[in-house]
Amino acid sequence: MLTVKKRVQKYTESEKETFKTISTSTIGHLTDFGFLKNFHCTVPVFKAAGEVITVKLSNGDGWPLNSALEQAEAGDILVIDPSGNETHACWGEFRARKAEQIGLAAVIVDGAVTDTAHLQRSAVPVFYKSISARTTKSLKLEGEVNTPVSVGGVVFEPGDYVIADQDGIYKFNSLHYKPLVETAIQKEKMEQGKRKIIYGKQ
Ligand SMILES: O=C([O-])CC(=O)C(=O)O
Ligand SMILES: [Mg+2]
Repeated sequence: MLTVKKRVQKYTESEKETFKTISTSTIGHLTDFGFLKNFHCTVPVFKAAGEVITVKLSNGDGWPLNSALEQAEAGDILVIDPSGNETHACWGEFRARKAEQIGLAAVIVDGAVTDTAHLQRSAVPVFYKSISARTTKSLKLEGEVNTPVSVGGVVFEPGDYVIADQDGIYKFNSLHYKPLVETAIQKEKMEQGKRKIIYGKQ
């Protein structure tokens, strides 16, 4: 059975615009929570941010990804929970091409990817755990789209907001993001001033 839930809005447009400007390493000075552990990225330097859409797979079945990609919108970050499967790659060239057409901001796979030559050139950065030549098949067993998932030690719900760059991946916590975001912005302003005064740079 495939369970598909609707999108959820957790943050205002202006809050999301503010989140986008913050670096993960600024947040890393302020909290240990909300960061994903031990992910590689297909591209070396970049900055991505977006609203989360989730998908949960089982038993090497890539079928629910079709539905997740139908739900996905430009600027989203697709978070894939393959239920511990690191053997069967669920993300490769053709998934990536679809994501490029949609304009996804990034993809996070708590498992394996394949077709890495394409992924390294793709406009959509992918965070992943491992590389495998063995791929998921369209088995039509079961799956979930836009339900809570646990990926990299962090719980993701639809509507969550993620910032990602070459230093890490961070998910804002809707329970107490306001003071954290305010402090982060002040810290970045302060660092900008310091850069200018001491090093004469912007
Ligand atoms: O089909 C898959 O599971 C992954 C893949 O090879 C592709 O997206 O091209
Ligand atoms: Mg392929």
